[in-house]
Amino acid sequence: MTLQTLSESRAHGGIQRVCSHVSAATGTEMTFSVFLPPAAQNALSLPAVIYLSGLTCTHANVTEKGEFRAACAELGLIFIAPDTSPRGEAVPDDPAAAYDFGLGAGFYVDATMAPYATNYRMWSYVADELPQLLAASLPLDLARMGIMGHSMGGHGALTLGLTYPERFRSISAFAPIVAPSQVPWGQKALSGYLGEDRTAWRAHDAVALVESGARSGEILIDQGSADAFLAEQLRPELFKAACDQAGQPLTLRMQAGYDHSYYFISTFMADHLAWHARRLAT
Ligand SMILES: N[C@@H](CCC(=O)N[C@@H](CSC=O)C(=O)NCC(=O)O)C(=O)O
Repeated sequence: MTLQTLSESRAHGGIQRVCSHVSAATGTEMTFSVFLPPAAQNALSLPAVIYLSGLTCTHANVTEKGEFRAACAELGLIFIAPDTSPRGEAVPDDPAAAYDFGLGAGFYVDATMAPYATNYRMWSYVADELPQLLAASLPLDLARMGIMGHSMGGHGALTLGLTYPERFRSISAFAPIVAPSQVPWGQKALSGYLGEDRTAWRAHDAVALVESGARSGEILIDQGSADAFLAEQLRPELFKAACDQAGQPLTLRMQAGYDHSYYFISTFMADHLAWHARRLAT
């Protein structure tokens, strides 16, 4: 697998790169960004956080608006931002070209339904292929990885982190979709990618996972109270209830007046990175 560097810029004493490669998981060319803190110049192995973006995003949204670099430089954290779906002429999209399914909306699952099953394999891409690819060429410690995300990406961070607690030792999310089986964005995505049998959805629903016994260390969630998607699509109270019932440690912080945007995310980004760094220190 050859990694191509599309751009490289010095930032906060480290290096911000955008790279592409042909993915075995998706069968397409995938683009991602990676920030290497100054410590990467000498260290043999550093902790890393994978950030999963939301609907309509590419790697670029958080790379340009997430304001993570100063904190990552100080904490010695590698920051990895993959795309949100496979892309390309041959990749099937939503038949109506809606923003909440298909291109830019892979929902971090391995699709089983035609015509999506061939390329929409973002679960395998994030859990397996991308970390392995990066560890082969960067000082990335695969035993010290965390996962975080926003909205659809928060859903991905929770489901991947709860499924692979040994692979993702810390989990946090901004305004995540916590119960895709119970909200319109999730119901559309899971039925389109996985079919109508709802038992298959449970592995990709954070509330259902916790109800079924999945566990991780303490999870951090920040949620803006002025988020336009809060009541219909996000519903953090469902995750809080499931975690309380199951004894899964959760810190859910309602942030007064914040919306769903990168103004909200960037405000609390450094906090989340410090949370991960503490848990990935050794
Ligand atoms: N109708 C909107 C919806 C898109 C949107 O708000 N996307 C969010 C993520 S939503 C959940 O996954 C986002 O991060 N947008 C990118 C950004 O830079 O803000 C639309 O089509 O704009």
